[in-house]
Amino acid sequence: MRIRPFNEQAAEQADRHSDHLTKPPGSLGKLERIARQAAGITGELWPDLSRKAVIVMAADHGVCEEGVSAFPQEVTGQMVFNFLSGGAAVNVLSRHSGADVFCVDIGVKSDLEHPALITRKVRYGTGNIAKGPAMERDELMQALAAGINLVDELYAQGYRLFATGEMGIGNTTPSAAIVSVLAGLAPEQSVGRGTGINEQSWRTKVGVVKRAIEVNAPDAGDPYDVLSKLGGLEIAGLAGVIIGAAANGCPAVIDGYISSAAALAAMRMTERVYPYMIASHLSQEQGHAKLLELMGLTPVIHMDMRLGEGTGAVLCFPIIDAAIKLMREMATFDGAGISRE
Ligand SMILES: O=C(O)c1ccc[n+]([C@@H]2O[C@H](COP(=O)([O-])O)[C@@H](O)[C@H]2O)c1
Ligand SMILES: Cc1cc2nc[nH]c2cc1C
Repeated sequence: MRIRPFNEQAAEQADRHSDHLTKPPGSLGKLERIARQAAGITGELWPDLSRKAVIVMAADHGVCEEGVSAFPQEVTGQMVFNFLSGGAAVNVLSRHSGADVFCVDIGVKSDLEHPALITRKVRYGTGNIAKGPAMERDELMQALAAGINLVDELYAQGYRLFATGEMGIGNTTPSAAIVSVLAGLAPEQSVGRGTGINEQSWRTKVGVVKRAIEVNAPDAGDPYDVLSKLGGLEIAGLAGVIIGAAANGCPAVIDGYISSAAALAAMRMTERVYPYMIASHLSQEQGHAKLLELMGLTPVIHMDMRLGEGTGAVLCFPIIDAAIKLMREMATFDGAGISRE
């Protein structure tokens, strides 16, 4: 899998163009930085990113038996049908943003059937990470490949902008464990309230993350070891999506905490994915701000969201469109006859 290095020349050209537009230099803030990044990723000054996809990976988590979520595990599968019938928040925001939703069963515990469901089931949920590994190494490789291959297929269909989305009751627990090991955050910092657990369950969840790390003893220097032991089939699948987007020369728009844990793992697998990532929003989940800071990413929007599904990423699509449109359509100082020193 080859990932082209970021095209610094194209990015600099975007900066120069931006400075010729009828505005004080830098006055469009993050919009200018997004346009620069899009140019460096694609090699084009105003790339056509009109075909947009959000990939929602769904999976279940054995660790749910430890009481780490506010919701029952069967909600994962039930929400899959909600995505497929267009009723979830990510569907509404995707219609708003002109994106298509692709829902993938990469490891839901029950058998799901629907003509629009993309079935890439690696196994029926992960093992309970408080007691042992989430998955086998070859299962991790299957999940990664599923993400990479799906992006390849969508790229062939014309999609050029990708968002990561996920659904998995319990998945903030493996995310916290992965973040603790790969980013070195104490579980007290990496564990949040997820779907809305109380203080007492939060303490239980911190204990579960500590036990998961002790029991599995993952090698922090080996992201494959960390992901296979601490898991999340959807987290592994999304790491694949991010690598796949980069390999196809497309931006990967990262959603919230779970997606960012996947992005961190992808970054550790291959450093070259880094410039392809756009952090969409700052999740309310505890640990997200610190994680993005450690990854050197600045979120585009702050909306106090903590839903997942790719909602924050899809909500950023119109902003990315706007950034590119400004580059393409704004008048230059010379063209408009506006004076500057
Ligand atoms: O994206 C986020 O930052 C985010 C933060 C908290 C919860 N979620 C969603 O809520 C579910 C996980 O929460 P939990 O409490 O079951 O671990 C999962 O389906 C995620 O999509 C997502
Ligand atoms: C209803 C519901 C929808 C979700 N979407 C993402 N995570 C979710 C968790 C719940 C509980």
